[in-house]
Amino acid sequence: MVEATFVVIGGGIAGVSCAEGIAFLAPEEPVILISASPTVKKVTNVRNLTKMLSRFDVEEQPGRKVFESCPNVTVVHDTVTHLDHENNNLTLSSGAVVKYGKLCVCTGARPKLIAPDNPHVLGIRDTDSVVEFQRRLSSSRRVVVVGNGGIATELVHETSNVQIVWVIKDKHISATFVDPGAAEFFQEKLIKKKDDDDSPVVKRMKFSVDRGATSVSSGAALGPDWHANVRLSGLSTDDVTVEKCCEVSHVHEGDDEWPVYVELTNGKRVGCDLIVSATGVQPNVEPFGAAGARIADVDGGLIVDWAMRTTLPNIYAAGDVCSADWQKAPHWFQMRLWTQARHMGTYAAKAMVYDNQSEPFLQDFAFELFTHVTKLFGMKVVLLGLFNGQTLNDEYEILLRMTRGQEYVKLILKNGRLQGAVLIGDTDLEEMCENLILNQLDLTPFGEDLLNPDIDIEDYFD
Ligand SMILES: Cc1cc2nc3c(=O)[nH]c(=O)nc-3n(C[C@H](O)[C@H](O)[C@H](O)COP(=O)(O)OP(=O)(O)OC[C@H]3O[C@@H](n4cnc5c(N)ncnc54)[C@H](O)[C@@H]3O)c2cc1C
Ligand SMILES: NC(=O)C1=CN([C@@H]2O[C@H](COP(=O)(O)OP(=O)(O)OC[C@H]3O[C@@H](n4cnc5c(N)ncnc54)[C@H](O)[C@@H]3O)[C@@H](O)[C@H]2O)C=CC1
Repeated sequence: MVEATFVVIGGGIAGVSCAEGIAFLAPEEPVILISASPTVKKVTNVRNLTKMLSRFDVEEQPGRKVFESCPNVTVVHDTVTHLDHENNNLTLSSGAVVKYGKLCVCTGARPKLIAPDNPHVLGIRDTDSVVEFQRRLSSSRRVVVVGNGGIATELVHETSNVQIVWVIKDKHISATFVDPGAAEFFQEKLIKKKDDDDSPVVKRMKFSVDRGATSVSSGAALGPDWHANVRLSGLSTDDVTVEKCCEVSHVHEGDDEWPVYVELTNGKRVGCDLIVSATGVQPNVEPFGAAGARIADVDGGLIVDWAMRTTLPNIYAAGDVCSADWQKAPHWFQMRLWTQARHMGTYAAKAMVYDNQSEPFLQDFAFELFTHVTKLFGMKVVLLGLFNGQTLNDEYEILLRMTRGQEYVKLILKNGRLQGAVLIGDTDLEEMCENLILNQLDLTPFGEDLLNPDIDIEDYFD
């Protein structure tokens, strides 16, 4: 049996950030990081765009290399199969037993597939799944993409030379991140220009609305720009058909023409070579749920309180595996994103080191405001606060400014105070919006001038 004061499970962003945090705060204490994946994720090149909004790169490296400057951290490549929380023991698939003082579970999540046992259905999570997708795509004429979140949006934009049938439950594309107005703005962007390709490829979009209808992998989730160095190309010509307001009702066996067919709830039957199920994630909670940790009904994550504590003693959780169950700040909510995985991992380290000590600690400022910066259809997208009016029950006003093909700015106001913002393009408004959401200044006197491009509104707030 091996033993450590602190044990962290998971070599993704949450687990590595947690182990790094503990190594910094308690350099004398032994730390063991157990990861089912042979490499672990290292956050590098952090760029702060505002106080709370940051961008970073993620590199996959051997565990020993990532922790070479943290001599108290040992990395074990193995899978945790059993938790005995009464005796503070973990059993690994090799049969080894690890005893912990405090444990942080950062086991991430896996794709929640529509037909998990069907060999024609693929999910995207880690490097291996991308390689598999690339291999299958190269011999595909038509792919059905199911889902309307981050992965589906990226795939539709990044793949070429293939017919795509994009099946979405909603009335507009990319609904996880944007409203119908921004989705319309993006539709033009499907005339895509890849950074590495000077010749624009025109994507033809056909829309079809049904008005009546309202492989488990062990690697860590991919990092930013995961598709930048991967050629995702099929055997046909570009063509995207969006099937709105519908779902896949059945997956049928193929015939001489197509290897597999999907039947949609709008009554259509579509033959294809491959189905990508980009339909969200399912937290990897198995050994911990079986040991009695409470699981959230809403998303299947391990319930954690404000200090990232699960319901089992001395066991914390962070990142995609956990479900935040505390009285949240008005402008923050959980989304399974790498910035949140990083903040949660780092903060869990603080909680593990300082919990039960006489000195009280406060919750991290990162949980005051939801922030996310990403790229959709090749454009910078910044999402702040209640960017989609979340929790406001439709009681809000919208201020909108749009320049076709260049920028889309949407501000969400309630009682004259800024609650959230969607900033697409190089708007340079992120700092101002972040401050206005945090300080809740009454903006009524500015009216629509808030977005008047001829007025430098930031002068008012200096
Ligand atoms: C294709 C794709 C694109 C994405 N794009 C973005 C984006 O643009 N912006 C953004 O913010 N987020 C994005 N995300 C989400 C982001 O990657 C995740 O939220 C984040 O990486 C989660 O980190 P994590 O450490 O919690 O989990 P993971 O990265 O899943 O790591 C979990 C780790 O736990 C290990 N593990 C699991 N079970 C066990 C076990 N029983 N024993 C031992 N080890 C175990 C795994 O091997 C892995 O090392 C994307 C995700 C995907 C899949
Ligand atoms: N740019 C970014 O920020 C990106 C973030 N991610 C993150 O990676 C994770 C996985 O991404 P996604 O799979 O895109 O998850 P997601 O949670 O973002 O989106 C899931 C989508 O699938 C749809 N869906 C769910 N069940 C369905 C069903 N049975 N039939 C049809 N549609 C269904 C939902 O309506 C939703 O549109 C998420 O945590 C996501 O936030 C992924 C890619 C890019």
